[in-house]
Amino acid sequence: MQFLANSPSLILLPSSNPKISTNSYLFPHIKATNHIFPCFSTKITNTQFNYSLRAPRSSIKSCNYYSYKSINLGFYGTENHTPSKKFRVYCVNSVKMGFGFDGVDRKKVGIEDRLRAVMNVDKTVERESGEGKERENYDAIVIGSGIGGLVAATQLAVKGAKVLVLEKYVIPGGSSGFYEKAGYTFDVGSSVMFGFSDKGNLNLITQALAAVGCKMEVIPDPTTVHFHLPNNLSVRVHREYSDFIAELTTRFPHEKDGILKFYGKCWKIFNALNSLELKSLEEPIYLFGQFFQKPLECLTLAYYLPQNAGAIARKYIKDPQLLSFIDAECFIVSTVNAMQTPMINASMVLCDRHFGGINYPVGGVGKIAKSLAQGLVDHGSNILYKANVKNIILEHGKAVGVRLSDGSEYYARTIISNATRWDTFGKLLKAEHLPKEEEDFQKLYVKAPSFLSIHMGVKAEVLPPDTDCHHFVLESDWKNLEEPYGSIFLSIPTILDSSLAPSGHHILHIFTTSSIDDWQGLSPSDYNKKKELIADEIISRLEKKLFPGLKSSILFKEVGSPKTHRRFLARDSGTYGPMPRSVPKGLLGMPFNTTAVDGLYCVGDSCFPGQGVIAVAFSGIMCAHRVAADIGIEKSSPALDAALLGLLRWFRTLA
Ligand SMILES: NC(=O)c1ccc[n+]([C@@H]2O[C@H](COP(=O)([O-])OP(=O)(O)OC[C@H]3O[C@@H](n4cnc5c(N)ncnc54)[C@H](O)[C@@H]3O)[C@@H](O)[C@H]2O)c1
Ligand SMILES: CC(C)=CCC/C(C)=C/C=C/C(C)=C/C=C/C(C)=C/C=C/C=C(C)/C=C/C=C(C)/C=C/C=C(\C)CCC=C(C)C
Repeated sequence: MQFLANSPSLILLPSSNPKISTNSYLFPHIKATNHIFPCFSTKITNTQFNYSLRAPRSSIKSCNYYSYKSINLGFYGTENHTPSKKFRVYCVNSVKMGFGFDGVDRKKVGIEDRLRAVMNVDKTVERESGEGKERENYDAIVIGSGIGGLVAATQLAVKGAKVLVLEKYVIPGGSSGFYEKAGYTFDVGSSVMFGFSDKGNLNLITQALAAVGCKMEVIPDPTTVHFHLPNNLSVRVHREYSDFIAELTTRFPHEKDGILKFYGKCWKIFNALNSLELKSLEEPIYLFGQFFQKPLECLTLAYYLPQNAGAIARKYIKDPQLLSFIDAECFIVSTVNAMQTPMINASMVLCDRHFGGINYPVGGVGKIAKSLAQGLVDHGSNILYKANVKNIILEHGKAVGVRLSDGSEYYARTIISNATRWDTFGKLLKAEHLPKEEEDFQKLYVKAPSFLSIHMGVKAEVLPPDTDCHHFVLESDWKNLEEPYGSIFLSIPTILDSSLAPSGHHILHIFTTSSIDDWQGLSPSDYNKKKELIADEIISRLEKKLFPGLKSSILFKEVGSPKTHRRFLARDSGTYGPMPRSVPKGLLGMPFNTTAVDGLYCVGDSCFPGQGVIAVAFSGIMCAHRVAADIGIEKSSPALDAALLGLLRWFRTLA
């Protein structure tokens, strides 16, 4: 432990029982009862925290900071460890320290990293500026901890890479985060979770969690969504495909054949997708391997790649109202109508809801990101909160690091941005760096509007018995589908998980599309008045359509505007994600993860295949695979890489 001699250090002393043995997994090099190991260069700003320090094979359960100087660690009771023994950890010296130690192997650096893990989601810990100036310590830095960023980071970590995630906010998850107020646990965004079953190859959320040793308890949703549409058209999307088809064909008996053919095509594509092992489509050894093993399935996907759901629906269906229903089916997952929704994406969501079903995580959607962040740390990588990346540092045209708003810099072999492409190439890189590929992306895709969202707690009795968890409401005119405030999304997650609200109460999360332009230039009081006014109108509409007495049942209400989304999710204009400027060629124009800047990758919803939690999880899996190949921890062939990347670039110009 020579390297410790001159380092700022923490001393770990058993507080009461001198015979207690240190966890040999978490601190493998520590054998004695008085322990010294490197200090993580943080300042603890709060005095009383409750940490969760769960390394996979560690028995440490909790870590409480009782004062600036001492920490108590509690232990799980396993065969090796007595429960609730305590160590006192003294912060001997809080001098800043960079990453990496000369002559120290990765395992030891990993120990320091795990200590950094105490900067867990429930705490406020500030970094000191100027730290971390050592070069190339990380294999990858991920900017942002949305599901896209976290999946990329965890996939890389389990492959053995050393990753640092830098998150601007105080918890992970971005749009899939959570917040707690007045006894309620609110999902920041939607509560409809695709890809969260235990079946097939497309359960990407389940797989991402399993990769880091997590399995979450879920509650099956019997109805994906209950549509309340013009002309009193009411359609429930039942979990069982046959029940859904029976309901839809009851509403449109004359279109039974068309309905079966359209949804049948979706199944053909879904089954092809579900037969593949999903990895980076930018990695030739994998891609050619899949073509070799599953030629028919790959050709099916290649055939449908440039097509949209609306055009295919029109081949089989003539009834305008049914076509509008399919528009609504697409709109709720893509914020655009069926003519603009890629057929592969439509197939994915229209079938997964019946194949694996929609499943809600016990404790709320926010637990997915929390578990991934914990899994990342358990695998020896890091996540820092309140770490606002201001710039990507380029050297000789290569992305080599990032600079934070406090001036500190971090360096890595690769940089992965989970910020939107508009933020990545408009803010994190200077405008003069906008590459041709990004110009092309911005010609094809625009920022989808943001949302006005209302989080409410209501008296449980206002909901009729058998109320479904998810609703989509478009009252009178199909033309309003894509208009701002035209349609209303409603999630009531407490229908599935009552633990999210105080007993006898329900959560209503109401959201509707809204553009940030509508909210600019208002004084603070006008801004607040406008939020209340629009929220009141939306609630009145729901009261009239679904829940009489809704207004008088409200116990808690908080309204977020597009500005709120911009502020808390760090998304340009608070956008929900990219949407095609006109009718796209399916997914053909959507960029993958590599960018024109050497060493810089993007992940998240401005990458293939676009918006959606499962979509960004796929983008994370693809990104990790491509990065792993580029840094030499997965197989790659530079000659084939150049050929495939060139070919894909050319394909995109056809979009
Ligand atoms: N808006 C919604 O209602 C909603 C709800 C649920 C899910 N979703 C889905 O989630 C998808 C987005 O997921 P995603 O993974 O692409 O990203 P995301 O927007 O959810 O997460 C990005 C994260 O990056 C962080 N970040 C951005 N810029 C940063 C910077 N400069 N420095 C440090 N951190 C920074 C943000 O704080 C955020 O946590 C959407 O497409 C949508 O489908 C949206
Ligand atoms: C390499 C080339 C060019 C060709 C080779 C051919 C080939 C092998 C192609 C392979 C293609 C693949 C593997 C494609 C994979 C595509 C996937 C996995 C697409 C997934 C899409 C998922 C989507 C779009 C999910 C969207 C979900 C959303 C947005 C959910 C949101 C939900 C709401 C907002 C809920 C609404 C809420 C209420 C309350 C109603």
